[in-house]
Amino acid sequence: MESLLASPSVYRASFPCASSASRSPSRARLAVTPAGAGARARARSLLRCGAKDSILEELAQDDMVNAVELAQWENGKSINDIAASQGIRIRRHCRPNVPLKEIEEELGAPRNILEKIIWDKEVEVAEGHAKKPLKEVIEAAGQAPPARDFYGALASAFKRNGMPALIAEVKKASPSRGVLRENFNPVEIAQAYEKNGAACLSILTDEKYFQGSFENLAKVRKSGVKCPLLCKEFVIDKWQIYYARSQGADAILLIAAVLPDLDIKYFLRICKELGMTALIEVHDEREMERVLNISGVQLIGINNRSLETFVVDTSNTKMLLDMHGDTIREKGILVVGESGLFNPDDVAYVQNAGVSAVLVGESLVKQDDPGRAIAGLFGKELLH
Ligand SMILES: O=C(O)c1ccccc1NCC(=O)[C@H](O)[C@H](O)COP(=O)(O)O
Repeated sequence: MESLLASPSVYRASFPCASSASRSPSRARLAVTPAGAGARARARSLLRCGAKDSILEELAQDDMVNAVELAQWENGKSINDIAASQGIRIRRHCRPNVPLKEIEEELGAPRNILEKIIWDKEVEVAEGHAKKPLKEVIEAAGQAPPARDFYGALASAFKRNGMPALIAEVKKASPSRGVLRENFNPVEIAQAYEKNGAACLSILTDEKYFQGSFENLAKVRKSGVKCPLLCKEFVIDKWQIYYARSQGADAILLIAAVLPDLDIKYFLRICKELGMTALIEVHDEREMERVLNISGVQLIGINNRSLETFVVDTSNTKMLLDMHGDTIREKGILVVGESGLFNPDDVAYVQNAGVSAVLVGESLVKQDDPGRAIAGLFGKELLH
């Protein structure tokens, strides 16, 4: 695990956010993400002794960094510039200690709900770092019981049932639908899902928008539930991955609409080191193409819900699989159809499109008995 400690600090120091306070390349490089206190210190000391080139050298030797990205860095491009060049519309503010009002004066209001979630997440992650420094969280992750095989559980459930494997979501509320279930007991819901054939569970941990928590994740893990657990978070920083692992997560969500390629590559590397699976979520063709060009991807989620507009359209899964199904199959990647699935026709539609698994929240969690709702969703009981 120590091996991961060296490159991240360099990496984080090298992909700054844009801000008026950090326009010049060298200063910009020091305006690192909230997570980067240690990185900042290290980068400062390196720069102070005129060692900028040694940072570059380390980056250049790192096989996950390609020449284009490195060139962008050298030209002083900020993380927002790099993200925009990859078609990412979500911006970062990168200043968790500055009041939102000031940030909005400079950047304008968040352009959509996803951007708003990410701006809040930047503050939350900085607070997390302050409460539990990265080093502690890495140690805790190292002491957690080994991660369960999320990918393997999906593959074998798909084989067993001849139907998409179910990732059942423990979801109390959402920005698009408000509160889905008043009487919400995450452990009872998780146990009911498992008993009724869910292959894996997804636990929302975002508090502000989904009324989830890391406490829910840890409680489900400790309750005796055996299904592998996905930590459903808006990951922008490695701290969150280590923290999720320390709380019992076996898999983590990485959203291509938010994360530049280099972040995805780097976070995949951390997941591998921790024995975790990464579910990489795409929504459109550009994101799918980017993710298919990244090596080591095992699981792609196609979200039928636009996280910017909330519009749900299951034909999104079909459209992307019609275009890229061959490449996906050649690479042995499993596809998860996500969001807006309510009945056996919906499941059959995405199965025919080529998914091996589905991620379902609302249509299960809203029923009086979320466990029994699984047979209703699939039109038959699922085998364990
Ligand atoms: O669910 C939302 O409203 C939402 C809004 C903004 C960002 C993410 C959002 N949902 C995350 C998900 O992807 C879903 O929880 C998951 O796919 C299950 O969807 P559903 O079965 O439609 O509850």
